[in-house]
Formats: sequence, C-alpha cells, structure tokens
Amino acid sequence: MAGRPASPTSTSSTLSCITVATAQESPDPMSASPPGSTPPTSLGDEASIASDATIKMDQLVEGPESPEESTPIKQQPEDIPMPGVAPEETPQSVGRRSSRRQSGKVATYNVQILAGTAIHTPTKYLQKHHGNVYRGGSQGAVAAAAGANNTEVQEERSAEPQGTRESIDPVEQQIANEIAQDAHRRKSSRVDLRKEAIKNKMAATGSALAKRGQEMFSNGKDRIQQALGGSSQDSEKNSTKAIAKSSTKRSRPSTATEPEDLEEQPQQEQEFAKPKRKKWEEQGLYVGQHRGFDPRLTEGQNRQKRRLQPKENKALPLPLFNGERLLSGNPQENHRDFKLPFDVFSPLPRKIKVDGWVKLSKNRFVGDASSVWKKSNHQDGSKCYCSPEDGCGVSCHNRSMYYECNDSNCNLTPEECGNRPFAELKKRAKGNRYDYGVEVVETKDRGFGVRAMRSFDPYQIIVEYAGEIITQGECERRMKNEYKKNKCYYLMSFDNKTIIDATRGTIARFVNHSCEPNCEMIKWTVGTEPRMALFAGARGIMTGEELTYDYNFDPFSSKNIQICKCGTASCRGVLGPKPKDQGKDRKNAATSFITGTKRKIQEVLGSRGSGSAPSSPNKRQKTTSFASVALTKVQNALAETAASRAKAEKDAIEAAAQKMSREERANRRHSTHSAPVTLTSQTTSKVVTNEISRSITHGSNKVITKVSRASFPATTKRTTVSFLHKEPKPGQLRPVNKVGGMSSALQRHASALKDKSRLLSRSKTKSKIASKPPSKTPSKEAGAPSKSRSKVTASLVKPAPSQDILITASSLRSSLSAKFRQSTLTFDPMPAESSATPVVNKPINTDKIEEKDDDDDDDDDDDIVEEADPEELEKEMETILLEDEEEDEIDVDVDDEGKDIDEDTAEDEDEEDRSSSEEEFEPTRYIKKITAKQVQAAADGVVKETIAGSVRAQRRAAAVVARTSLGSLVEEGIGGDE
Ligand SMILES: C[S@@+](CC[C@H](N)C(=O)[O-])C[C@H]1O[C@@H](n2cnc3c(N)ncnc32)[C@H](O)[C@@H]1O
Repeated sequence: MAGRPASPTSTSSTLSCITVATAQESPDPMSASPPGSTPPTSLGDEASIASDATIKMDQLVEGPESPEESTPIKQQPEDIPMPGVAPEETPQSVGRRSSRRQSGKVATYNVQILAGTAIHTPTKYLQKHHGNVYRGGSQGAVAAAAGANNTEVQEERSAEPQGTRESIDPVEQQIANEIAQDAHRRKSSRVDLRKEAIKNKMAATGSALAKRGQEMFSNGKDRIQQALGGSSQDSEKNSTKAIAKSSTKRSRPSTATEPEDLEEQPQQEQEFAKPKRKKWEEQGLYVGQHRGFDPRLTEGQNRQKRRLQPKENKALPLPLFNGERLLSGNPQENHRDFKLPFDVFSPLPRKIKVDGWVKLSKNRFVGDASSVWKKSNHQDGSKCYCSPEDGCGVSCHNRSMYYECNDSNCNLTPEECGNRPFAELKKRAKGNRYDYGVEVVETKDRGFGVRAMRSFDPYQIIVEYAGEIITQGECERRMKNEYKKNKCYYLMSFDNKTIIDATRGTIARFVNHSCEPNCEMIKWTVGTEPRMALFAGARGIMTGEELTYDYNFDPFSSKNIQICKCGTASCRGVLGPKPKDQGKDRKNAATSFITGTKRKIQEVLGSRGSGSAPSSPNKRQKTTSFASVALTKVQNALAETAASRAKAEKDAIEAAAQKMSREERANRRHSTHSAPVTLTSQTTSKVVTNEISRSITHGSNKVITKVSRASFPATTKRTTVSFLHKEPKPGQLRPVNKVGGMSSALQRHASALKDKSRLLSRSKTKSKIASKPPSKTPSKEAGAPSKSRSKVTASLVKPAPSQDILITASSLRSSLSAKFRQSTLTFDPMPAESSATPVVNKPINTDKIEEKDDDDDDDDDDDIVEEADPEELEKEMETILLEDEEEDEIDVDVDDEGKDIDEDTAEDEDEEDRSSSEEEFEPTRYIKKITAKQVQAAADGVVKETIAGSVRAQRRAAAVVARTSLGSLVEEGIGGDE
C-alpha cells in the first residue's frame, strides 16, 4: 500500500461532530507535528466512522490513540486545521505537550467517552453516541474509510524507521508512548483523566472484539463499499481492518468476548470489581458489638460513649450478654433481642410495586375541602420559650402541644431546636432510600405493610400520612362509587371534619394495625396547618421492624368488623376497640340497645301514647310495617336464641353428668365389690330416700350443683359444682348428700337430667316469648317453678339468671322415678374377697344400668332398700340444701360443646359476677332472685327475654333489628337514643 499525502483541507462531519484537520494547515505555531502527521481523530471511535470526510479520506492518516484525538463532539469549521501527532513522532515529542496543544484545537474533549471505557459515562449518552454512528450512512462510512487510510499511512510510516514495527499493534505502541509522555507531565486533573483513560484503554485493547464492534465493522465495510464504489481493494481491505481493530479497542471490557480472550476476563474483573466484604462476614455477627452498644448511634458516637465507660474484661465471649440477659429480672427491659444485620436478611433487592397506588408526597385538597379548610381558623396557637440548652426537648411547650417549632413560635435556630420533625422529614426525603427509611413489604396475611430500613429513635418522626383531603360528602360518594368493591380503605379522619384519603397518598397508608404497636399516628400543627404523621413509639424502631400503629378503628357496624391478625400477646381479636363482650358491660350494652329498640318500635306502633306516633298516616303506615317486620325478625331471632340456649343447657347437663360420672368411676375404682344386686324400680326410690336419711343422720355434707352463666362470656358456660370430698365406705351405697352419693345418684338417674325435652320444655314454659318451643311435649314435672320455697331444691343447670332451670324435689323425684321404673341396677352390697368383676358404667341414659358399687366399708344399713316416700324425699332434699355446712368447691368450666375448658380462661371472668355467683349458694336468696327476675322478664317481655338469652343470639337479634327496621326508622326521623 502506498502512503497518501495529507490533504491540505480539513473535513468535518455534522453527523459525528468530528473535526478532522491536516497538520499542514494548522495555524498553531506550537504544533510540533510535522506536516502530514495524523489529525486528532480516532479511528476506532464510532464517531470517526461516521465522519464525513469522503473526499479527503485518502489524505487522512490515523491519529494517535491518545484520548485527545478521539473526542470531538462539537463541529469544527472545515478550514481550521488540526495538528496531528504521528505515532512515530511520539517518542521524540515527549515533554512537548503535543497532545495538550492539540486538545486546544479540538472543541470538545472527553477522554473517558472517547476511550470507550468511561465506566461512569451514562449509558444513555453512549447509546446516543453509537446511535450517531449507525445513522451515519455513507458519510460515516467514508469517515471510517478515512480512518482506515490513516491507519494505513500510520502503519506505513511506523514501518519506515523500524522495520519490525509492522508486526506491532500501533495502538499498543501509541499507548506505550502515551504512558511515557505522561510520566513527564505535570499533574493535573486532565492528566489524571488521561491516565485513567489510558489504563482503561489498555485493558480494552486486551479484550476481545465485541459483538457490537463486529456489527459496526461489517456495517461500515458495506457502507464504504457503497460509497467508494470501486476504490482500491487493498485500501478497502486495510481500512476495514483498521476499523475492526479500532472497534475492538473502543469496546468496553465488559462486552462479549471471543473465546481466545476469555482467559483474560477474570483478570479484568479482578481489577474492576472488588466488592467490599462486610466485617461480620469474616468476624461473626457480633462483631463491633459491646456492652452498651447503641445501634441508633453512629460508630463514632458509640466509640465515644465507650470511652466514657469503664473498661471491661472481654475475656469471655459475647454470649456472655445472653447470660446476663437471662439473669436479669426483666430481659425485655434491659436488652434488645439480637437482630441480624440489615444487609443479611433484607430480602428486597428492589422496590415493591403496588398496583393502583398513586404516590403523593403532601396533602392535596379536593373539591370543597379547601374552602372548608379556609373557613376554619388555623392560627398558630402555641409558643415556646426554650433556651438553647433545652433545645426544645421534652419540656418544650410547642412539643407538648404537638406544634412544630418554627421561626415565629420558637426563639431557637433550626440547629438548636429539636422540635422540627416535619422539617427533618423534608430533609430526609432528599436523601437516598435509606435516609428515607421505610419501604413497602408484603406480609403473609395482611396484604402490604411497611418496614423500617433504618433505626428510629423513640418518638422520632418516620413518615407523613398525606393524601387527598376531602369532605365527608366526598368521602361518602367515594365509598359508594369508587371504593365500593375495595377491601382496604385508606381513609383517616382529619381536621375540621375533613378526611385524608390516602388511596392516593404517601407510603404511610400501608402501615398495618397492631394491638401492640411500635408507632403512633399523631396529628401535629405545622405552621398553621395540621398534618398527620407516623412517629416511633417509646421503644424506638430497629432496622427491619415492621411498622404498626393502633388503628383504634371504628367499624361503624358489625358488618365491617375485621379480624386482627397482628399476632401479639394482647391482641384484641378485631381491628378497633376491644369488643364489649364480657360481664356487665356487654349485658348493659345489649340491654340499652334493646330497650331503645323496643321503645322506638313501640313509639312507631303508637302503643305509648299518640304523642310519639308519627304524624302522617302514610308515614305511620310505613313505619308500622317496618316495625312489624322488625318484630317478626326479633321474634325469629329469639326463637333461635331459645334453641341455642336449649342446646347449651343440654350440653351443660351432659358435661356435668359426665363429670360426675367420672368421679363416680374414680371412687368406685377404690372399692372391691363384686356381687351384683338388682334394684327394682321400687327399690330405687327407697335407696335415694335412705341416702337422704343417712345424710341427715350423718350429716355434714351438702350437695349443691349449680350453673350460672350470667357472669361468663357468651362462649363459655361455667358449671360450679360444690361438694364435699368424702370417700364412701366399701359396700356403702353413698348418700345423696355426699359428693360421691349425689354424683352417683345423678349418674344413675342421668337419664332424667339428660332428657332434653323435659328440661327444654321447662325452660320454655318459663320463657313466655319463645315462639318455637324446642320440646314438643313439656313434661308435667318440669312445669313452672313452684311458688313454694320448699319446693326448690337445687338449680342443677342454670344457663342464665332469668332462665334458671329449677329442679324441684317433686320434679326430680318424678323424673327419677319415671326412669327407675324401667331401670335395673346391679348392686353389690358386700365386699367380695375376689372382686374380679369389672366395674361397668353404662351410659346414664340407658334403660338398664348395671353398676358395681365398690363401697365395701359400709357400717350401717346401707344394703336395706326401702320404698321411698315422695313427700319425705322432697322434704329431706330441701333440708339438705338448706343446711349451712362446710363445703368444698370444684369449678367445672365447659365451653359451648360441653367440653371442659382451661382454668385460666375461666379466671378471666368478672370478679363481681363471681361474687354474685357465690351468693347464689344461698337457696332462699336464690329463689327470690329468680322470682324477681321472672317478674321482670314477664314485664319486659320479648326484650328482657333476649337479654337473658345467649349473647350470640342477642347480637343476631340486634343485627337484624339494626339492618331492617331500626335503620329505616331512624332514617324516617323517628330517632332515639340508640
Ligand atoms: C390501611 S390498610 C393497610 C395496608 C394494607 N395491608 C394493604 O395491603 O393495603 C388497612 C387494611 O389492612 C388490613 N390490616 C391491617 N392490619 C391488619 C391486622 N393487624 N390484621 C388483619 N388485617 C390487617 C386490613 O384489611 C385493613 O383494612
């Protein structure tokens, strides 16, 4: 290939903004470049490929690979010559700053970009840059060709002084020269840049041809061919070669490599990617932690704090802290749980995207809200007089009033003042993600939540709850239309009857509820306007903790009640205030509600004077129909109540019977009877009578079995069985008034107790309002309680105060007799030497009860079985129960299904109710109480009956009323106190 003379003209490309000039025309007197030296263009640079030096392409020579040569982004006038630096002259020009002079001629100069390794160059820029190349068309191709020619010339020239140089890559040579030059240059930022670029370039030189480069090369080649349309094959070949080389040199080291260059890749990676290793990775998770370490302080502050503390012996390993923790009285108080470093467990490499969440960073008024806002008087009503020493700390008046300090209400400077949380928040928002400090996370079962990405001091502001400020009317409209199908609402009542709707709002809207929260949502006054923000609680917040606050949610209706899944020890079960479902509170609430309902209904029906009835006949008719519907529904609900109560009673009876049965069996296991005795129905009564007589004779025992549900929550029925523990003698038929005896009797005759229909019908008889009696055939014995005190012997199962089931002596006797008429008991009166016969306790409601009485130490006439006189029996039973004797109590708690429940649960009961239960042991008072309640129930009718029923049913009734008529009635303007 023959070298071509440099053109006297210069060319420039508007596309690539590359200026190419020949050295001959350089006006720079300082130019050390000899004529014909290469201009400061870069062959490999894509910009050069796009250069538009079509005509002068054969006059151009390849410039040195110095960064200065490869820039030009700005367009250079064609007539301005550019001094070039030929590769071969570089050694001679050391110290002459030729490049610097050249750079003076080039309009723009960015070594990093032109080196192709500017790792900090925005990708966008590079893409654009490459884009120029691709769009360069034939002009670019020509420029590339020109570059190629330059290379050719350069190679040729290089070959002249040193014949061996043809084999050396001119680019490498150039780089070496540049480095040599650099050694003599004075330090400057530009030089540093150059060095960096050179280093990168060296790395790039060693790297493989990038795919992109290859494409560019082939594209360029095609274009050159098109543009030249038949130029010398040789020159074309060379030029394309040069382009390929340059492309390779310009490609970034991180791009795809050819197989032969793969080996070099790790070395580069080593050079460029040296990830920092965390201390804890090598030294363990406890590294850096010492006693008194405060994670909220910086390293420096912690170090300073440590210096003030006495030196400690660190001979023991860190688990020492754990030991201390265990030994300390209240571990939670003195120590925090160990937390993994945030970067160990942080599972969020990127932000979570939430559909439908439009972010707002500050409040925005919508509709009439702003006029409502303006009308209200928002004056700054607080001032503080803190000194710089106080720093507007806890004693600051503004702080205590939740007013943010500012220049008008505080004398301190922002630096001195510690009560400018919203200003702090503003500053933080300008920082990075970690400064901001919160991120959205997805929880297991509560949708999205918010997590801390940093620690927060106690009471420190975390994030503002901002969104659209709307009026109540707008809120209702949105609820009815836009949010009709929403599961989550982000509405929070705000100032002056406005509402913040954070459906479009800050991240604070994702903060979940907890019954043991770590944050608080507080309204502050900032300047003259109120603002809501989430603040850390008294414990502060550790990095990674989920942020929660107590919604204190008002569900408006039972329909909106949401189950709480916060999982804390003191969880209330629902989002919002603790339901009033215990003790009197619940009863009172139900009573007041139902009383109010009743009154309204009666008013509507006009049953309480004409004054309260609706004036208009239409209205009256309408409301009356509402009322009648309501009444029907209430009655239905009450019927359901009665049914559920009946079931509860039955369960309670069964549970009590089973309990006693168990005890009986346990007692029997100690005895050794074997010979069965058959008891006829006639003898059974006698046995009972005898037992009673004996109890009177021996008498210090009493059996009182009662169930009082009044004092327990709806889901729990408590059966209190009081009795004296006394082991019966072997062979003895235990007396009724003794524990074992009574329970035995109860068990034997449990068929009577288990007879649902009788008990239910009895309770039904007392319940005047029950529309559907659960028992079809109320038994005679289970009729209304006797007026005579003497007839009441025990309240065996008392589901509710006003619905106590009274078992009179006669009813019990009749019931038992009826059963025993068909029952046969096997009874072993005497202890047998070989009592191998197993004790058989059949279910208490079987017709035939086989029993082996193990009492074998009977010293009395226990085996004598006589016919019982009903009257006598009744009297005796009464006497027993009226005796004031020492007693032992065993509380048996049963749940809805009649199963025993934990004692702890039962202990939660209201003390007052407990004591009232105790009082009920006194039969006389008990009877009176029942009578009074019955009278009251009769007077109050339906409503009172509802109160006495299960709370579940009460709720149902209340809900029905609320849903149907009451709401409508209230809407009708009837109103009331409920
Ligand atoms: C203001 S949003 C909180 C963000 C919500 N988790 C989300 O995904 O958008 C309130 C809703 O979150 C749910 N939620 C919040 N705390 C809860 C908790 N402790 N138990 C159950 N659900 C909860 C409820 O559905 C509630 O209506």
